[in-house]
Amino acid sequence: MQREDTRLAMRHSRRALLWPGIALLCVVALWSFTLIKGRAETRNAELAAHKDASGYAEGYEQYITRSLVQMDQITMQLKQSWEQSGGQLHVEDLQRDGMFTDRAFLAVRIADSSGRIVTSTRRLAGPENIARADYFRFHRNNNSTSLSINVPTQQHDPIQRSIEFSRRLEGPDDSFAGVVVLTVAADYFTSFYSARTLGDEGMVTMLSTSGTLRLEQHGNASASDDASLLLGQPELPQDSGSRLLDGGSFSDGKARIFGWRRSRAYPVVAAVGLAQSEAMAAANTANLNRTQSAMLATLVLVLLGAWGRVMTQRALQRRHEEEEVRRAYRTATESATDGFYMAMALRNEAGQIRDFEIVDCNERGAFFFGVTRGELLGQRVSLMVNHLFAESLLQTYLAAMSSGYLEDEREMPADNRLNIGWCHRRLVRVGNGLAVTLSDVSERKRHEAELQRMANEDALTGLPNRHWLEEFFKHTLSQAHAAGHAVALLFIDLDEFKHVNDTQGHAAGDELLRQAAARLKSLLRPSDRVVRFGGDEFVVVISPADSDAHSSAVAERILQAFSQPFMVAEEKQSVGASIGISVFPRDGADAETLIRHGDIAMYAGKSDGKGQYRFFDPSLYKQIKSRTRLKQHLIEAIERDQLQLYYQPRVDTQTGQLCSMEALVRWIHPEQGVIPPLDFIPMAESNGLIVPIGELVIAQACAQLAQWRAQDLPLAPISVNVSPKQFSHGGIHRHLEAQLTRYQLPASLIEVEITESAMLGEHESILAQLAALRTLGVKLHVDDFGTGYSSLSQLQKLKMDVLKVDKAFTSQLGLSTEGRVFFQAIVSMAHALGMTVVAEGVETAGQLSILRDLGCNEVQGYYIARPMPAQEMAGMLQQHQALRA
Ligand SMILES: Nc1nc2c(ncn2[C@@H]2O[C@@H]3COP(=O)(O)O[C@H]4[C@@H](O)[C@H](n5cnc6c(=O)[nH]c(N)nc65)O[C@@H]4COP(=O)(O)O[C@H]3[C@H]2O)c(=O)[nH]1
Repeated sequence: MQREDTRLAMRHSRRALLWPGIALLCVVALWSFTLIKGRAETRNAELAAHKDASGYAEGYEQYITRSLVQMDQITMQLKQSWEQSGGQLHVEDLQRDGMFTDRAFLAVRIADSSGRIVTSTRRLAGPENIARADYFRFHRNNNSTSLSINVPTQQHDPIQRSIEFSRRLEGPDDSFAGVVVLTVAADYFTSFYSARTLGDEGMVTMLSTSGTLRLEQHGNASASDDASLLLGQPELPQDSGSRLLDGGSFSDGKARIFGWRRSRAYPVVAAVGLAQSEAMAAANTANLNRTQSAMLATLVLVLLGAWGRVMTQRALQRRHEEEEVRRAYRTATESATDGFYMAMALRNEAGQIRDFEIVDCNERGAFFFGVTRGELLGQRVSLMVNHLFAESLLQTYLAAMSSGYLEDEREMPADNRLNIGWCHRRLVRVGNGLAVTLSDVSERKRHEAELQRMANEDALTGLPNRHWLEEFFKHTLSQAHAAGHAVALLFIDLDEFKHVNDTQGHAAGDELLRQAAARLKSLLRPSDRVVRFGGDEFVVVISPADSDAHSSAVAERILQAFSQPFMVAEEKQSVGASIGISVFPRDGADAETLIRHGDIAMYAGKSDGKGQYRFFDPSLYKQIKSRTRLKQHLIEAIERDQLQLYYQPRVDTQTGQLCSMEALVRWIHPEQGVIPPLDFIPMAESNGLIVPIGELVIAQACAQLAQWRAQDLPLAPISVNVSPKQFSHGGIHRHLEAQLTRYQLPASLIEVEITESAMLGEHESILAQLAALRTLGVKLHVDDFGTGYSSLSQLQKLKMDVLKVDKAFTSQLGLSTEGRVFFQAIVSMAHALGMTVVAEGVETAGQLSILRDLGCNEVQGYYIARPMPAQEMAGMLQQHQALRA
C-alpha cells in the first residue's frame, strides 16, 4: 500500500510539473528564437551597414576623384594658358569672363618664379609672396608638372577649411617660371555628405595617404567646423574596405562603421562613417521589440505554467482525494455489513445531471440489490429499482450532489429482488459523483417500533398510556375539527385506590388497576378509547361525542360499574370513581387543555363528594385558584407560627373532674381572625400539608405541657388528632417520641385520636404504627365513632383505649329512644371490651344527665367548656388544682 502511495505521489508530482515544464520549454524556445533572430538581425544589419559604408565610400571616392580631376584639369589649363601667353595671363579676366564663379573656388592665383603673386581672382589673407610655401618650394625644386594638393600653411587645424591645388609653371625652356594655385573650399569635397543617406551622426572624410590632409563632414556640421570627429589617422590597410571603429576613435565617443576607398588617381582616401547606433537602430529596435514581446510572452507562459501547475495540482489532489475516499470506503466496507457504492454523475451537454452510473461497489452493496458486484457495476441508478422509487432515488442523489452531504433513513420499496427493508443512507459528494453507504437498519427499526409500542403502552394494564394519548389527540382533534364534531374526555380517578394500595399492598393495588382497566374497556364502544393516564387515573376519549347527554350516560355507566366492589386477593374492595368531563372544542382546543380541564372537573366533583361526575365549568377555575391561594397562605401560616392550639377539656361524667383535654388547631389569621380547622384541615389533608401541621400540633402540645409544668400547674393529658394521611406518611411514633424526650414528658400525657375511617382495612403499616404508639405508653382514641363501619370487636383487636362517640349520637340523646338505646348498646359493649367511652358534643345538662345514667365515662362538649386558648386552659388547670386541693 505504501509503495502504491509512493508511486501515485510520484506520478502526481510528475503530472503537476507538466504544465510548468511545457511553459519552460516554450520560454526556452522563445528566447532561443529571440536571441538567434536578434543576433542574425544584428549581424545582417552590421553586414548591411558595412556594405553601405563600403558603397558610400566608393561613391565618395568617385566623387572626390571627379572633383580632383576637375581641379587637375583647371590647373592644367591655367598652366597651358599662362605658358602660351608668355606669362601674360590674368585670371581676373578669366573670372570676369565667367570662370571660377563657383563659390568653392576661393581663389585662383599665379605666382612668378620669385613667389610673388602676379595675378589673382581674390586677395587672400596671408603674405603676398608664397615663396615660403611648401608647395612652391616643391614645384621650384621638382621638375614635375603633376598636380600638388596642399594644405594652406596658415591652417593648423586637423581639419582644413580650404585646400590648395598647385602646378608648376615653366618657361619656354622648361625652367621654373612660377606656380598656379587653386584654393578651393574644403566643403567642395565633403558636400557628398547627406544626412538622409548617411544618418544624422554619419560622416565623410577625405584623407591624404600621407596623412597631411583631412577633410571631414559629419551630421549637419561641416568640415570647416573646428571640432574634428575622427581622432587621429585610422589604420586603413587595404585600398578599400570597411571596419568598425569603436567610440575611442571619435570625439563624440560613438562607434562607427567605417568604409573607405583609395583613389586610383590621387593619393587620397575617401572614407564614410555610419554611426553604429543609427546603422543598427532598426535592428536594435526590432530586437528590443522582439525582446519585449518575448518578455511578455515569457511572463504569460510563466503565469500559464503556474496556473497550469496549480490547476493540475488541484485536479490531481481532487483525484487523489477521490481515490483515497474510494479506497477508504472500499477498504472500510468490503468486509463490513454496509453496502458501498460509487455513483458517477452522468451529465447532458448543458452540464445537467440526468442519471448516475455505479462505477464501484462492494459485494454487500450488490447483495442489497439482489445482484452480484459485476452485474451492478455500470448500471444506471434510474434502472436499478422500480420506476417510482427510481424517481425518488434520483432526487435524493441530486440533492446530495448539490448539498455535498445527505444522510437519511428510508424504507425500501416492496420488491422481491431487494435484500434490504429499512436502510440508513449516507451520501457524500466526491468530485463528479457520490460515495454512498447503505446500512441495513431493518432490525433496529423493528426494535424501535417495539419500543414505540412500549412507549405508548402501559405495561400493567396493556392500555395505551399518556404519551400515546397526547399523540392520539393530535390526530383526533384535527379530524374532529375538520368534521365539525365534538370529542369528550372523561378524566377518571379511583376514589379509594390509595387506601387499597396502602392497606393491601402494591400487588393488590396493581390487580385492582388491571381489573379497573378491564371493566372500563368492557363498558365502552370499540371506537372509544381508554387510556391509563397514570397512577389510579384513567382517561376515556369518546369521539365523536354526540352530546353532553351521551357523555353523561357513559360517565354514569362507569360510576355504576365502579360502585360494584372488586375481588382482589379474595377480598372485596370498593373503590368507586370520580369523573371530570371536558369537551372539545368547547372546553379546550388541544389535548393539554382538555386533560387539565377534565382533571379540574374531576377534582371539583371529588371535593364535593366522591363517586360523581362533573362537566368542566370555567368557574371551577376560581375554586382551584382559591384552593391554591389557600394552600400558599397555609404554608406561610405554618412558617409564621399562625397555627395555635385551642384546648377543650374532657371531664369525668360522674365527678366533673378534668380527665384530659383535646388539642384543636386554630389558624390565627392576622386579618381574618380565628379560622376554624374545618376550613383548612380537609384541604391540608388533600394536599399533604396535614403532615407538617400534625407534627406542629404534637410539638406545640408537648411544649405547652412543658410550659404548664414549669408554671407548676397540674398537668392533664392532651389528646391530639392524627389524620389518616399522617399514618400513611408514617413516622408518627418517632416524632412523638422525639418531642416527649425533648420536653422530658411521660408518654401518658399524650393521647392520640384516630378517626374510625382511618383504621379501615387494618393495613399492616397502620397496625405497626399503632403498636409502636402503644409501646410508647400513649393511649389510643377512636374518634367520631359511629360514622364508620367498624365493629367493636375490630377496635378491640386494635387494642384501642378510648371510644369517642360522635356528637351526632350525643345530639340524639333526649330526642329519641333510639338514640339512647344506641348509646346504651355502645357503652355496654365498650365496657365489656375494656374501653373507656367518651361522649362528644355534650351541649345540654339533659344530655349529661342521660350519659351519667348510661354509665358513659367521660364527656366533652360546649356544655362543659368550649375549646379555649392555652392561657384560658391554664386558668382551668389552676381551678382544677384548687378543686383537688
Ligand atoms: N357542635 C358542637 N361541636 C362541638 C362541641 N364540643 C366540641 N365541638 C367541636 O367538635 C370538634 C371536635 O373535634 P373532632 O371531632 O376531632 O373534629 C375536629 C378534627 O377532626 C379536626 N381537627 C381539629 N384540630 C385538628 C388537629 O390538630 N389535627 C387534625 N388532624 N384534625 C384536627 O377538625 C374538626 C373540627 O374541629 P373543631 O372545629 O375544633 O371542632 C371540634 C369542637 O370544637 C359541642 O358541644 N357541640
